[in-house]
This record gives sequence, C-alpha cells and structure tokens, in this order.
Amino acid sequence: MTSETSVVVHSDPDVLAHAAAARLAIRLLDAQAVRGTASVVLTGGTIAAKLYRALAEAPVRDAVDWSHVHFWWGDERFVAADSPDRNEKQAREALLDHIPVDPALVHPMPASDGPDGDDPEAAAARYAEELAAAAKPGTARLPHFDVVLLGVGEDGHVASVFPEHPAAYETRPVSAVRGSPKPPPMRTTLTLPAINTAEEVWLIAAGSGKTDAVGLALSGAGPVQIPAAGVHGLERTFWLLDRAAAAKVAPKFRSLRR
Ligand SMILES: O=C(O)[C@H](O)[C@@H](O)[C@H](O)[C@H](O)COP(=O)(O)O
Repeated sequence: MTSETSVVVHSDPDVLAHAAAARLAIRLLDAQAVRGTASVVLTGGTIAAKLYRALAEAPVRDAVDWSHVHFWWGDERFVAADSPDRNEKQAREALLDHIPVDPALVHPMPASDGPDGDDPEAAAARYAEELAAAAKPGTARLPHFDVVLLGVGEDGHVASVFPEHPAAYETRPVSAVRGSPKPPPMRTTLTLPAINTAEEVWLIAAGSGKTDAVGLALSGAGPVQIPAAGVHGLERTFWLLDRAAAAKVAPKFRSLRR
C-alpha cells in the first residue's frame, strides 16, 4: 500500500477548523459504512479546540453515528481529572458533551489523581493495556485507528513527543513524559510508532508560529529533531494548514494548495 501525503491550505484558522471538522465527519461516516464503527485519536491545543467546536456546531455531525465511534487520546497533560489543563476536558466541553457518544467508547488517558496516583509511567502502562484490550485478537497491541489528529508545536512536537526527548526514541506504544518544555511538565503520550499504525494521520496547524516547524517537517527533517516529520498514516498523511503556517511549505507541495 502506498501512503500519500497531501497538503491542504486554507485562508485562515476559522476556515481551516470548519473544513477539518467537515472532513472528519465524512471520514468517520465512511469508516462506519465499511466497518460499522470508527475510531479517532484526539489531540489538545488551540486549533484542535476550534475544530471540536466547529464539529459540534456543524449540521454534518448528525450524519455520523457517534454511538459507534471510539475516542482515544494522542496525549494528555498528567494533571488532576478536573483540571482545566486536561486535553480530555477540552474535548468533552467543546465536542463530546454535545454529541450522543457511548461513554464506554470514550478512552481518556489517566489523570494524576487516578488509580496510579502521581506516577506517569504507571499511567502510560495502564493506557497501553487499555489500547491492547481493544486490539483485534492476533494483531498488534493497538486498536485500529481511522484518524489520528495532531496539533503541531512551534518546536515541531506532535502529541507530547518533544524534540530530542526520550519519548521521541520510544518504541513502546505509550510513553510517560517528564520535563515537557510546554507546560504542564508531566504528560503521557502515544509514541511515533503507535501513531504510525493509523490509517490516516492529520497534522493541523495555524499561525505564523508554526511556519518553521511545518516547513522543516515537510522538507526531510529527522523525527527526533522535528517529531512532526516522523508521523505518517498507513494510507494517507494530511497536512491541514492555514496560509501563515504553510508559508514555508516546499515548492513540490505547492500544486496542492487551495
Ligand atoms: O497537549 C498538548 O498541548 C497537545 O496535544 C500538543 O501537542 C498540541 O496539539 C500542540 O502543542 C499544538 O497546540 P496549539 O494548537 O495550541 O499550538
């Protein structure tokens, strides 16, 4: 199977969020048409919050059978369950609280006041077990992911895989992160090999702060220096950008701009 990389450039962050929301709804309903269920891996960050709000408001959201969608997280800030810093809280408030999900299919990463207490390594291992329990028997220790959504940091991080950090070298599916350069310092994250089992990986970035990271990731940077350069969907990798974030995208991708 050949994996395609597509770059789509939108005029501004609002159009980007609304277009990505519509794209996600269609992708999930197509997955349901084939398999009956769908699965998406959520991310944190500002553009993700915008996308979730856009999806919650879009009429096309009613085309998806949300009770048969699995929600996983690509990374989480390792803070208390009720902290406003939680990626889970953001996703629930912006999207999940507004659609008829099956709570049993919503799989947040553990919080620092959860069963493992303040131990991110144990929390990462617990999430790896939850993922493995949802894997098809006889396959790898991960469930099928239709789409992994990823924000992109100004330093080129994705999920909580930061440049030169131990998680950028990790081969197990889930890693604890200590000393994250983006607060809060403790996190848990899917690793690059886990993300790369997805059918599609969507990197979503807006604003001039992302220009360099996006430009480097699309011009052959290494995955340890620029983790965004190291993620690929098995079938497709989408870069969903606004104009500012796309300003240094290499010429070979320019024909794909719209
Ligand atoms: O927990 C987090 O902070 C994220 O999951 C992180 O990877 C985020 O997606 C990027 O840092 C982009 O965030 P912004 O869109 O806010 O720049």
